[in-house]
Amino acid sequence: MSLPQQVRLVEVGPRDGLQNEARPVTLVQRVELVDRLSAAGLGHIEAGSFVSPRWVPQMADSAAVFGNIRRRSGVRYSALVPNLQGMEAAIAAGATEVAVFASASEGFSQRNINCSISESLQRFAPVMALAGEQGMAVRGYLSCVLGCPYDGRVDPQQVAAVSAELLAMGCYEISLGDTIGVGVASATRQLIETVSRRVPREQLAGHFHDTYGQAQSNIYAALLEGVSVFDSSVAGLGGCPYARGASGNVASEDVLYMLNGMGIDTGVDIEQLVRTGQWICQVLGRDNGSRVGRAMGKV
Ligand SMILES: CC(C)(COP(=O)([O-])OP(=O)([O-])OC[C@H]1O[C@@H](n2cnc3c(N)ncnc32)[C@H](O)[C@@H]1OP(=O)([O-])[O-])[C@@H](O)C(=O)NCCC(=O)NCCSC(=O)C[C@@](C)(O)CC(=O)[O-]
Repeated sequence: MSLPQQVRLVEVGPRDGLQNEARPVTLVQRVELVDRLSAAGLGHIEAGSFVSPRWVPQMADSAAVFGNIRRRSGVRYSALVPNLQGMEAAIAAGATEVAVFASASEGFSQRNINCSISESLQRFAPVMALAGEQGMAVRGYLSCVLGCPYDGRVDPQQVAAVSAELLAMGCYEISLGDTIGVGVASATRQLIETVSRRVPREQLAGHFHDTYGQAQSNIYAALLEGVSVFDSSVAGLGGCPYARGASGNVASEDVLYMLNGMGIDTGVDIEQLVRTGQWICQVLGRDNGSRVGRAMGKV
C-alpha cells in the first residue's frame, strides 16, 4: 500500500497530556495551550474531558477551557466523555465534537471507568442518541489494543470486535490506543490487518504511547497499512492515570518531523509547534519529551 499524501493529526496534549500532570495547571495555561496549538495549524484538538473530577481532578475545569479558548474557524475542539452526564456537559460547554472511550481488555475497563466493556458500550447508547439529535460527531477510542497492564496480551480479534461495535453505534472513527506503549511494528501491522476486516482502514486512527520507544515505528507501520490519522501530544505530554508505567503519547513534533520528511502534508507549522512544546514544558517544569523539540530548541 502506498503512503498517504495527507495525514490528520489529532492533538491530545491538552487532555491526554495534562490529565496526567502532577503539577497543577491553571485555567489560563490550559487555554493558552489550546490557543497556541490551533495557531500552529492543528485542526483537531482534544481540549478537555468531562469525566468525574474525583477520578481525574486535572480535567475538572474543562467547561471553562472550552468557554475561554479563541476559536479558529475550521478547528475541531473535541471533548472526552464517558457517559450521558459528560455528554450533556460537553454540549453545554460548546465542544465541537466528543469522543467516547472503551477498552479492549476487561481489566483496564474496570480500572479506568469502573465497569465492564459491555456496560461501557451500554452507557454510550444515550450519548450516541443525544449526539444524533445535536448533529454532533462522535469519535471512539479503544484502549489497550496491543496489551493491557492488568490482563496482559490482548487478542486482535477482541480489538476488532469492540471496534466494530463502536462503529456500529455511530462513531465516525475508531482510534486504536496502545495505552502502555508495548506494541511493536509487526504487531501493529497484524492488528490493523485484523481490525480492518471489520472497520474500514479510512475509519481507523492510531494512538501510540511511547513508553518503550516504539511509537514512531508503530506509526510508520500503520501508515503502510493505510491509516492516515494519528493522535499525538505536544512535547510528549501525558500518560494515563489508570495505566501504571504508561508514558506520554508520542510527541507531536516528532511525528510531524517524520511526516514532513516523507513529504506528507499535515498543515502544521513545526517551528510554532516546537515553540509551544518548549513553552508548556517551562510552565510545567518538566523535561521536553520530544526529541525534535529538544534538537530544534538548541539551534
Ligand atoms: C466513568 C466514571 C464517571 C464512572 O465512575 P463511577 O464512580 O462508577 O460513577 P457513578 O455513575 O457511580 O457516579 C459517581 C459520581 O461521579 C459523578 N459523575 C459521573 N459521571 C460524571 C461525569 N461525566 N462528569 C462529572 N461527574 C460525573 C456522579 O455524579 C457521582 O457524583 P456524586 O453523586 O458521588 O457526587 C468514572 O470512572 C470516570 O470519570 N472515569 C474517567 C477516567 C478517565 O478519564 N481516564 C482517563 C481517560 S481514558 C484514557 O486516557 C485512554 C485514552 C482515551 O487516552 C486512549 C488510550 O491511551 O488508550
